[in-house]
Amino acid sequence: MNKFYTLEGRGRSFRLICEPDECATLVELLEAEGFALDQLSAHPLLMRAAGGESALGSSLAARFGRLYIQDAASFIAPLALAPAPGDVVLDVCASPGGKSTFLAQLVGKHGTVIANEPNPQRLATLRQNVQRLSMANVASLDSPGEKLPLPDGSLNAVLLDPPCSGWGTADKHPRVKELWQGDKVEPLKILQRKLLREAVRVLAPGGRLVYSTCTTNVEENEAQVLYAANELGMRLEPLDAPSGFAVEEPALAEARGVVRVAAEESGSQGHFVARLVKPGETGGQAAEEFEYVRDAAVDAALEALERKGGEVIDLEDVPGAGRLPAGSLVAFKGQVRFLPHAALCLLQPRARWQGMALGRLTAGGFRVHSRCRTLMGSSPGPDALEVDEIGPLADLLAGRGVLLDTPAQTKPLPLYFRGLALGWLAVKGDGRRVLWTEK
Ligand SMILES: C[S@@+](CC[C@H](N)C(=O)[O-])C[C@H]1O[C@@H](n2cnc3c(N)ncnc32)[C@H](O)[C@@H]1O
Repeated sequence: MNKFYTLEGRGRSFRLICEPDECATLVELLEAEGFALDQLSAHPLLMRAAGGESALGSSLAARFGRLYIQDAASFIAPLALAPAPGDVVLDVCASPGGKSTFLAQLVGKHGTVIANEPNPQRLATLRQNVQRLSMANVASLDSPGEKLPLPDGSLNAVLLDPPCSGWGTADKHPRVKELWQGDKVEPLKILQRKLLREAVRVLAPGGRLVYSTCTTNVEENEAQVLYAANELGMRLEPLDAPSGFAVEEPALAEARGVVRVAAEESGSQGHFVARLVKPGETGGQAAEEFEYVRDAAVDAALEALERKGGEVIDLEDVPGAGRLPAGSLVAFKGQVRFLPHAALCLLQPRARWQGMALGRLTAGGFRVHSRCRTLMGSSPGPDALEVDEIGPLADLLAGRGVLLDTPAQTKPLPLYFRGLALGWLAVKGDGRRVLWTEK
């Protein structure tokens, strides 16, 4: 990676949205706008930024969905869950999606994250973030976390980041500790226990559950983890102190191995993270048998979606669909969505869920959404627009067209910055002018 500055814990923490081999180019894009960057030691995708010609959230990288700003301590829970590439992970309380979309990066293209959020406004925010970051491996579900439409013992990795009193966010909300006390906290404690019970139900023997909050309240933290251990039969698995954070001792001695982030010393919010394991051996199904069961489950799920008005789209009709992982394309009201097969197999018919929208059906065939990088090649082909400087990117985002010096184009044009995919441009006029449009 490029040169780094020493921000000494200052600056905004954020996550790069890219593959490991693209980090250096994304850093170049940020540095071209005057940001000074530091890498966090916990993971190569995690950084801090200071300076810059604009706020980090208005940077070119942010506007092209190539970074996600979040508190540094919120990186710890996904890292504690540590899913392997290809895993299927459930995030029970997902919006706005900071942890779900980090998990989606950790499980990679061939893994799947089922991101659940019952609050309609917050679900909409989660879906906007999934779309903005172009995360086709996230399926968003709108179920109460106390009654998930998933079979018993169906997942090996679950994150539970429930509503909490938020005492750890006092840097942003100074009155939080005074407002969230006594009677107001009691319903949260009850909900957290119900969510824990349901998370344990859907977890397979041997599976991992990470429980995290942004409060320092022992009753919502260590006491809940001990409830899971003593009443729900889970085993508390000690975590190592996360790299780059200062931690405090657990507030209850029996809860050894939980992580309590010391906010001020860590330059982050206060956070609590614990890892629990469901006893028993992970059941191994013979690979062939699994493939058979999976194919049958996918067929049944697609038939059910067709009965509800979905139209299954042939992958051949969508340019670049060969780059998608195992999944199906289904159009609802003309909107073509990617449905990962893992989600199609696991989610019960009553589940209301969505995959990422890739584009829409028009009279001329499939029309890709500008932000759908999933259908772009990892390097620019002959018909792409590749820019080396940030000027044309700023022009495009400001609604100004860019003239091409190539033959006239008819189809949306893939846009790259020094080989880094950014999205699709609409072709205008005589086919020589391209525009960035979200329509
Ligand atoms: C702490 S926030 C989650 C933050 C998220 N994990 C992230 O990192 O971006 C808790 C979320 O739980 C949701 N929630 C509230 N009641 C719930 C329930 N009964 N089941 C599942 N989620 C619930 C809230 O709407 C809120 O979005």
